[in-house]
Amino acid sequence: MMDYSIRDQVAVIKLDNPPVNVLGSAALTSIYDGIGKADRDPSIKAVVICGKNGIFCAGVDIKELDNGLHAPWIKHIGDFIDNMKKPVVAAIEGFALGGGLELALFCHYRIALKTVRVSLPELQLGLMPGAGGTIRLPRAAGLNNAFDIITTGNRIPAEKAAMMGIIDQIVTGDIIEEGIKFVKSKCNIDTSLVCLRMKTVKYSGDLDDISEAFMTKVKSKFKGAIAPIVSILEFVIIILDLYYVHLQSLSKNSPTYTRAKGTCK
Ligand SMILES: C[C@H](O)[C@H](C)C(=O)SCCNC(=O)CCNC(=O)[C@H](O)C(C)(C)COP(=O)([O-])OP(=O)([O-])OC[C@H]1O[C@@H](n2cnc3c(N)ncnc32)[C@H](O)[C@@H]1OP(=O)([O-])[O-]
Repeated sequence: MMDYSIRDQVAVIKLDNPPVNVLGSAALTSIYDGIGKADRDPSIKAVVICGKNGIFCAGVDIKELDNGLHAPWIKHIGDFIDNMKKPVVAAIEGFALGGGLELALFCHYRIALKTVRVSLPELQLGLMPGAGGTIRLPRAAGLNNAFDIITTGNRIPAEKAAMMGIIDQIVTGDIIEEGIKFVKSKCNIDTSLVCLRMKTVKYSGDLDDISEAFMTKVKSKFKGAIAPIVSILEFVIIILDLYYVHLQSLSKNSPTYTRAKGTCK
């Protein structure tokens, strides 16, 4: 399920669940154990998460979803990495889909080969991203890009994902070597400054329009499932937070502020 090795004081955690490295409970547990082992080892300065078979990860094991995947395990990995002082980079080849992209978004950084594709296809399956994608993707790529990616499930090429802010660097050559080189260059950076959960969300356009369009798309495709109701709310909460900040920025005598104040008794 996971291959743990050490190279040049960097722990390399390689997902190994052929053919496409899906995340079942066993795989998630082994990743969680690997991350904890690297964090506790004083000789380890940083961590690379990558995949075997030329693929990063095709997401959560859909076959396990039906019998209640231990989804909280996924969130525990994200929460753990958020609090790590050692930098963690996702070194992506092939594709990172669904929970695979969410796993990469748990990491402080993401590098990818040019041929990589990333997506959050869950809504096309009648699900919602259930591992923090609706929290971290807007912080990485902005609200508008996150809206498009979540509601369409489109596969985004690496270079476009880099322009959006999802990928930090496009690399060529051996992805593990590149991952080790990249993450070693980040060892002196305070990880709390690059943790996606702490980033502000950029957006353009009218928040009312965005939230209305989001709920319309979700209602038309979401069939209900584990946890993701929370994911929908997390995305809406981001919009509400932005709306509050927007309201605060308005002059107190503007008609929009007065109207909004009037409705927020
Ligand atoms: C929490 C989180 O937010 C949420 C909840 C989630 O993460 S939900 C999950 C989101 N992820 C997806 O929707 C990705 C779906 N998969 C694909 O798009 C494609 O598979 C592929 C990755 C682009 C590879 O295509 P391929 O043509 O090279 O090979 P294949 O023949 O299709 O697949 C090869 C084998 O892998 C199996 N497989 C692929 N993806 C799988 C998955 N996610 N779960 C379980 N099995 C999967 C597939 O059934 C087949 O098995 P078998 O039939 O040989 O026994």
